[in-house]
Amino acid sequence: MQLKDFSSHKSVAKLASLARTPHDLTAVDGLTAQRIEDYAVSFCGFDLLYGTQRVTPEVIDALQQLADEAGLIDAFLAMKEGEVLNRIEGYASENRQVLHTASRDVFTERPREPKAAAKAKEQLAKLHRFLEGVDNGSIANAQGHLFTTMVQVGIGGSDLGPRALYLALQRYCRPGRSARFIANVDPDDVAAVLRELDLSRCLFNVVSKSGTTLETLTNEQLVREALLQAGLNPAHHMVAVTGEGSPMDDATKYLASFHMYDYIGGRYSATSMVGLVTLGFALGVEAVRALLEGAHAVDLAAEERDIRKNVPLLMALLGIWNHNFLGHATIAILPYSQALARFPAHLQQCDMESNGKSVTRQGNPVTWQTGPIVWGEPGTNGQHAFYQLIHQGTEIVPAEFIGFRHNQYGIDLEVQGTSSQQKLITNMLAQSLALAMGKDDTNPARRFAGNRPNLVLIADRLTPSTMGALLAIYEHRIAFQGFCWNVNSFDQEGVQLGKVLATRLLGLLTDQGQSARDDSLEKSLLRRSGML
Ligand SMILES: O=P(O)(O)OC[C@H]1O[C@H](O)[C@H](O)[C@@H](O)[C@@H]1O
Repeated sequence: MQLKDFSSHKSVAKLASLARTPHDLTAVDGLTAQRIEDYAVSFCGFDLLYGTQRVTPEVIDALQQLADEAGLIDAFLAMKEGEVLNRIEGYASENRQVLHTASRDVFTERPREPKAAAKAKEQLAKLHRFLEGVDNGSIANAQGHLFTTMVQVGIGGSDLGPRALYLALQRYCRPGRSARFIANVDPDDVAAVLRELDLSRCLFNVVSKSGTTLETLTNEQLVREALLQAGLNPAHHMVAVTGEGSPMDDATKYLASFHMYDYIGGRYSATSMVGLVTLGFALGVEAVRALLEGAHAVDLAAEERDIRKNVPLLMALLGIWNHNFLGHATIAILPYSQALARFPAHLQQCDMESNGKSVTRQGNPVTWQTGPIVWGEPGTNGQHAFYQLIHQGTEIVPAEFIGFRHNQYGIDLEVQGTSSQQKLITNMLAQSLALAMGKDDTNPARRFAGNRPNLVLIADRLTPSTMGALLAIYEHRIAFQGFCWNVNSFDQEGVQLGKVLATRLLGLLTDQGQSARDDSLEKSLLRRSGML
């Protein structure tokens, strides 16, 4: 699979010329009822409304041409079939397949990559056996009491996705079950979580793909120590998820060990054992199955070549239109669902670690913009915080609204004639319109320029299967953009340098600075910070 430079596609010149006069959403008839109908698509339980983007049929056609010229669907198919796409040609790189989709390709007789799908099934079967034991009490604490809480210890991809999914689906927890998360090497993160728990009823799930992450290994020791101090045997309270053959892959230290594989990137690992062990414990195996089914349905539907019918592909190209052609540097993910509170944080890693790159797959410097800055918080809270800048600031922030027609708990009340859910979703739709249309006013401080591109993704209810679909929509949006920019979206070299320097500084603390000259940069910094 040879991907070409973004700037080499004919459609790029066409789009650049179209971008000189983008659709004016503030004009008379700039945003009409017909436009809402015309720019809408239903996909795997979601409706995408994108009439509030600055596009015309001509722009969409040119974006389609870009998708075709850049071979985005072929690259996606090659990814799912196991081509080694995590590489930089001619340079040392991870040289791995990219097969997070195999972790949910477990429902058909003919998976796209049979070996990886078979391993996924093997791990799922192991998880089912383990959870059966936890349910029937054959796996219990020393007193024979059932476990009630699973604490996931991990960071980055071993925390953000699983935590976001757990919070999204907490409403479906099995009675008497819950999960907690410890990520930061800040000792207060561990202390604050542990002080709330009855350790004798807890299982600790230590998750690290590499098995070498400083934060996670340190926190594992803190947890072991806490268990010992409580008179408990760590080996009876700890499970592990790690890469096959990693330094953590030692079954004797854990009650159970699960594997993930080098072809699943940390930030794409939520539907592997990295996410499923804790989710399975808290929500049960049926919910896990529904989550995987939701994601798998999107994996299949995202093979569609027509961008008007393929939501992740369309979102990828609308993002490219806003970022590369209209020049908007960031995007805001704004879920109108409190359960999705940590979903923007997960997407932040998924997107920024994937597409925050400056060299092509051939190792050449890029001459076009790559990944945008991604951020966001749930609405309506955000409306009372940072929306001022989104409406009237000098930085235009394309917004992505995510909402659900029904709430999760079924508890709601009509106040002043409308339910809270109605208030929530009408606020979301109103924001979408306000950003697009703006408002003129004789008072300049009360003028809204409008033309702030945004889209709305709406589904019936946030369930395990909807969550799986939403996760996969974003994962593929990110991968399609990476293919289009011709970057390797699956490595993360950019996080190494800081780790190396931290190790050097820690070395100076342990030897009291003996290994460095007194006037060394590192020693001065430590001294001036009061650490040495
Ligand atoms: O799962 P682990 O190997 O412990 O890695 C945890 C995280 O650490 C790294 O710094 C990477 O940037 C992330 O992509 C990864 O998810």
